[in-house]
Amino acid sequence: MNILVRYFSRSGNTKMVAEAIAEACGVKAVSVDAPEAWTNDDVDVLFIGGALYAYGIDKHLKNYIENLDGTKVRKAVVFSTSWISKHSVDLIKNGLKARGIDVAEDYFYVKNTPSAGQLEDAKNFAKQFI
Ligand SMILES: Cc1cc2nc3c(=O)[nH]c(=O)nc-3n(C[C@H](O)[C@H](O)[C@H](O)COP(=O)(O)O)c2cc1C
Repeated sequence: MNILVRYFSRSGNTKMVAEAIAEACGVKAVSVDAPEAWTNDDVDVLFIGGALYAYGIDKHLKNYIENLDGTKVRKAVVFSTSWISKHSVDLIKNGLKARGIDVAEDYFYVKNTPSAGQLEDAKNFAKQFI
């Protein structure tokens, strides 16, 4: 099973969630602005996350989603952090759907910095998709 964990995080909160999910899946969490974020391989599950900044998602994440080959991603699962609004979840989901990708209804969300318990929750959340 080819599982990818991709994220963009300005101050580390979303990165913490990404790394917990990646650990549960036995893969590496890779920031979308790193060259190795791209692959030509078919992907069974793409975990993808980012935060909300001024009611939008970061341009690096937006660019990554807009350039995904939707025919190569079987399923995407979204995670996000923010102060209060879950709009980032919708923005990420809608961007993925616009690429023709099947997006899991369920998502993982944390307000700001995840606690140790929330990171455990993130791991358990991820395991249901692998
Ligand atoms: C410039 C800026 C704008 C933000 N705008 C919003 C916002 O509109 N709504 C919200 O709920 N949180 C907002 N946040 C909070 C971040 O989404 C939150 O701190 C998030 O966990 C940051 O994730 P990161 O550490 O992965 O970058 C904003 C934070 C910053 C720094």
